Amino acid sequence: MHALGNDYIVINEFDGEKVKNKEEFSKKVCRRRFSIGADGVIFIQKPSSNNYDVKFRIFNSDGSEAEMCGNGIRCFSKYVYERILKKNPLKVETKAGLRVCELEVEDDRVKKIRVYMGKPSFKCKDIPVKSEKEEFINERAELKNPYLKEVNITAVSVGNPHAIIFVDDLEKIREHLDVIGSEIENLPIFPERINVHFVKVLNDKEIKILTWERGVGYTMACGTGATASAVVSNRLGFTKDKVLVHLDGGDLEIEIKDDGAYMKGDAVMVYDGVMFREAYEG
Ligand SMILES: N[C@H](CCC[C@H](N)C(=O)O)C(=O)O
Repeated sequence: MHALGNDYIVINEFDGEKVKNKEEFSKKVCRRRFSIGADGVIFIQKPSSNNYDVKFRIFNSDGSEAEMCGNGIRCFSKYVYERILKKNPLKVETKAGLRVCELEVEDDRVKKIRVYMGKPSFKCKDIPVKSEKEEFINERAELKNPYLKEVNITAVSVGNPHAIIFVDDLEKIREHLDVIGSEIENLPIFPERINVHFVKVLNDKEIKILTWERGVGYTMACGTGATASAVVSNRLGFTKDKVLVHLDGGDLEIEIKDDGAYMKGDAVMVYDGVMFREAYEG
């Protein structure tokens, strides 16, 4: 499945057998050309308590497990509603806590999903960022790569960690995104690494972002990243509380309210019924 070109392999463990080594499995099946290929793997599981309807786990293509995934949870919700559990809204258990997915359904097909993305945190201890400061807002970071010597970073958590960097020219960054993104992702001040987003403010209601994801690299879209970018743009006064985020793969609507952030977008079932056994044991 994919959401704005951020593609995931979805495994139904809710009523299917469990994959034993999820880290190894994810690395193997995400490898483009050598296997099915994807930005990550999503597992649908039974929840740990009846406070939730279903449990969501997400592994990046490098095998690392993330706390949350905005594009992934839209794919997940579409799959769950159409094939497992006709519940709407869906109360989803994630490593980042409860996420609620409101589904727009037409002829029994999920078209759009509005996700409650939780309450963002700017606290260094929550993100995490190794700093004596309480928050990491517009802080200078020196870089060693030959293309970009320093950046101003604002760090925020939306369940998973994000480094937001405002620039005027995204295309200049895109030329060397692999080197620049990877260096920032792995800076020592980010003990759990970090997702990296370069943001161009278009006006007080729209931003455009270029994403380098922790554990993946360049992706065409990042739902938690779009949310994080909109939250930071709003906090710094560049945009209002409703932000249209333009990503390489398409657009996401982010709304910032007192109880937290909301993200709205679609999800697409590309191919179904592929038996993963061969890919894993092959
Ligand atoms: N790479 C992310 C997880 C996937 C997030 C992204 N695909 C989204 O749509 O939010 C991390 O390690 O935190």
